[in-house]
Amino acid sequence: MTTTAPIHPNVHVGEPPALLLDGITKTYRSKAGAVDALRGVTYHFHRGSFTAVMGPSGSGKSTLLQCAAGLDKPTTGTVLLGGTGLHGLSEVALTKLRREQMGFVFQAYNLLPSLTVYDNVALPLRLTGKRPRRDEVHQVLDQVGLGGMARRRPAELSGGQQQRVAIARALITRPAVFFADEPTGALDSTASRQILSLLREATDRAGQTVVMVTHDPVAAAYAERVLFLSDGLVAGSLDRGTPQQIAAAMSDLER
Ligand SMILES: Nc1ncnc2c1ncn2[C@@H]1O[C@H](COP(=O)(O)OP(=O)(O)OP(=O)(O)O)[C@@H](O)[C@H]1O
Repeated sequence: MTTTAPIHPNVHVGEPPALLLDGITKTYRSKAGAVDALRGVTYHFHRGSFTAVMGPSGSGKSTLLQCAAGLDKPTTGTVLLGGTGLHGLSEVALTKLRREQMGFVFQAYNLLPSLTVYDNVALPLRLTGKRPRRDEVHQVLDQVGLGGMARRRPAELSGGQQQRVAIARALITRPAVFFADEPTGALDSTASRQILSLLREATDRAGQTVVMVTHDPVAAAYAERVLFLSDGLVAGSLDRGTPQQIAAAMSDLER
């Protein structure tokens, strides 16, 4: 595999990372035994970066995302979001941090079916106790190309449009970090391109940080760096790879 300059740890002097994973391990224990899903991952995600996380099935990608987003607790190690350690936070403080600083875009769009598009997008602000301004909600809907659809319900939209609502909902709080898990997994190539371009814009225009798990080399090529996981460890990275180069690196890993 083509790897870039040292990635352990990829420290940029003078600029604190948006998200720092320090020595993360995760062991799942069940009656069937213990599974070491992450075996010591240290990585800095810089502000304004777009990183794709790839690796064979079972290599720990979703576990990494869940731990980084505070949706699951690592067994050992530390996650810092903008300098705040997630481990020391109460559930209430963690929920607040998640609502204010993180955006989530998953394969299942997780929209509320009974709410209109407008109300789905406004919801995160309401949950943080803010009263959403109409122009603010319409501005993010315009940004994702859904200006005319505010009054529809999710079931009246295509899959790609629903995912754009999910992105608008994640954009409205202007989160520091977006976590995306297979955000284009259920979409055709045109809809996928729109979603990936929106994530790309979030980093390029607003300096937001995107961490995206994907199996798709074409999707991964929208990121400036692909981080490869193998068997719970960082196996390497590839900067500004083409889909072909990324696919070749994946095949090397799967050998
Ligand atoms: N809740 C759980 N309990 C037990 N084992 C788990 C649990 N969740 C994940 N695992 C195991 O941890 C390992 C990593 O899983 P994870 O879902 O993070 O991998 P992944 O790289 O995202 O896989 P995929 O590409 O197939 O989605 C796998 O061996 C998986 O079986």
